[in-house]
Amino acid sequence: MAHGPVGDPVVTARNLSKLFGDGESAVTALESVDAHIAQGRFTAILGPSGAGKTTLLRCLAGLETPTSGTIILDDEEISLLNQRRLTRLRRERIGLIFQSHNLVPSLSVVENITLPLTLARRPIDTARLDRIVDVVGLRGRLDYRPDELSPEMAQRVASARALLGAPAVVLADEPTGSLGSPAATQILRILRTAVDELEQSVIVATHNADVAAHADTVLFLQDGNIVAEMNQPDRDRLLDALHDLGDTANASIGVGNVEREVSQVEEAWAQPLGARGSARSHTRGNRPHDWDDPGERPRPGRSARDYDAAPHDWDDPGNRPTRPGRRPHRAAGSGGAGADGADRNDPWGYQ
Ligand SMILES: Nc1ncnc2c1ncn2[C@@H]1O[C@H](COP(=O)(O)OP(=O)(O)OP(=O)(O)O)[C@@H](O)[C@H]1O
Repeated sequence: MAHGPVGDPVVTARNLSKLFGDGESAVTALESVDAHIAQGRFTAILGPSGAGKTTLLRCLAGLETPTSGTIILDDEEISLLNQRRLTRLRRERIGLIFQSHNLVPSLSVVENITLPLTLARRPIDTARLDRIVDVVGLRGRLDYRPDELSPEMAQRVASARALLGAPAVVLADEPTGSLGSPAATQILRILRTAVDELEQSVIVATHNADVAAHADTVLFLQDGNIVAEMNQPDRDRLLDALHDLGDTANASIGVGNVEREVSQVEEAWAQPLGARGSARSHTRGNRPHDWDDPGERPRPGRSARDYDAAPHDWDDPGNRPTRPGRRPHRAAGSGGAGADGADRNDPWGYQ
């Protein structure tokens, strides 16, 4: 069975396309994407650099206007909303987590956690706040300032901030991209707990198979298409699937990400300010594969391969596997403008 509708969706995208620019220089970031995200589950969108993950999340958050297609989030068709209502939807029904924690330096931990509700003039449910503080493990640090926190602790605060308002969905763009492996695992456990114990719907966009392995469902995004789906993934099956997809689409998984800085959390709920120009070539995928159906695998029956032989630290740029025939979308660790001239430090376009 290929990727298709789910029984109780929190987000449904249909025929979603996003083109940047026009004419000769037009870039197709998303092409006729159908995405069905189940309520109360942990969904990972896994794809190489440039696959369209950030664009997809930005469209789902109403931060980017799709060129065509529809998005229904929590029973609301967001393409029909004007900017004011979109901003309200983001404040009230979407929790956002970025690669960089984007904490406001002058506010305490608890003030940062409650800031979105304060900005939205929503009451703070103290019982929920208490619960969230426990889930993220921040008790005893509520009076700290961001500069007194480790990157992991700061990302815990960012996670608590996204979870506090009990949003319909938490959208997280590479939430562990600037953390080492142990810290990344802690953040992913927090998101897992939010799903399992708070029935929170979570969507994480990542290039990293180890991150995606924490999800209930993985949607593989490649060149603006969802090309495969896997339920109850584990790392080996994911690497297997990526290997197959890499063979057919020359994808690159594991290309580095860089720290992003945004000073005011309010900006996260505002419209994107920046514009990025770029160009890339596209190799469109075939119809989606379903890795849960052995008969659907493109090349079944393969056993161990070199690629899987040694454990890799996907958070360590020096330890990323390089595989023949794979072409990185951009150089690992390249900050600032990428080869395509885009501001790669700020995929959300807030700066
Ligand atoms: N505002 C923009 N203007 C022009 N092109 C854009 C813009 N935003 C994204 N793109 C292009 O769309 C494609 C998809 O980009 P996107 O950032 O969504 O991919 P991604 O999978 O999130 O990549 P990464 O993991 O590197 O962040 C890329 O070719 C990118 O250069």
